[in-house]
Amino acid sequence: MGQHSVAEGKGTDGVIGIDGVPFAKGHGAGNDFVILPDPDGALPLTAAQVAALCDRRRGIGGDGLLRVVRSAKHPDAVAMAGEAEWFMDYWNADGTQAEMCGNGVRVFARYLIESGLVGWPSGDLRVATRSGVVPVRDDAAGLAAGLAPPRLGGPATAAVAGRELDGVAVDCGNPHLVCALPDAEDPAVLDLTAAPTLDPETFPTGANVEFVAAAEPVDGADLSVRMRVHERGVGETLSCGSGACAVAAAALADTGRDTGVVAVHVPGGRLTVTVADEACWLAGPAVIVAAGVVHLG
Ligand SMILES: N[C@@H](CCC[C@H](N)C(=O)O)C(=O)O
Repeated sequence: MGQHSVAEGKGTDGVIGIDGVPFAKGHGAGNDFVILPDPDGALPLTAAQVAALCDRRRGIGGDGLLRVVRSAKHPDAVAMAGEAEWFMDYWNADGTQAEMCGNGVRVFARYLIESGLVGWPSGDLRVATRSGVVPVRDDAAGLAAGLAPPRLGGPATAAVAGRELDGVAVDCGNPHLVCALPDAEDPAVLDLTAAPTLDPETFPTGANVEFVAAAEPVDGADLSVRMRVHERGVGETLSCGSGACAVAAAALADTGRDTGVVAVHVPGGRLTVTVADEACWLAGPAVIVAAGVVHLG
């Protein structure tokens, strides 16, 4: 299946048919996910089912869905997973798939541990994703995932609520546009009810858009910023892990640095991003809050 594609079988008639399937629910700094354990990859999951499960009124509700599949049992993972026994099959709330979800990986790892599917290995726990294998470890700042270092691209703009904002494209496995707000502008006042309009040539599959302003200094961090995000395939979310990594890399670059520690304040809490040469470590809360059985007939 291609990245960020609508899965085949998207229903138009409301026929969802997912019943008797166990689920859990978790979040990472307010970025929330429906978790579907499917070790053998036996669930013929469709985009319509994902959208129904993520529906906040008629379903369980979530910004996205994490299907927990053995790497050996998923065609997107079998050839690339290496030592990673488990594959995070990530879906956005609208039923599209994405390459990476930083908070998702952290919540996925929490689920693997709490459900007993794995014990903490002596080194890092490795999770396969569509954007490669991600190490996860317990860190002083929370559960930390080592994403690939963000790659800064060129300038681009976003049209938001009648304004055009300048930004920089950043690749974190998935596409981002980081827009630094003009001096002293509070991200809280932005109207993010409609999706930002982007240049389709720069972002042929869309992008997650972050809006950033400076924040009060935080002990132990080189920089401290506030961010709001409009996620591709979701809408505004309380937090976006890969977005925080994109923002951290762009903020460090603005001060002439390639590496450093950035505290990223999001509406759902705080994430700590450590950009190093070999990885971008994203740390913060990751919790499982519920478990049950799906009855969506
Ligand atoms: N919330 C995520 C990002 C999820 C994927 C994104 N919406 C996309 O389509 O790329 C994160 O924590 O990184």
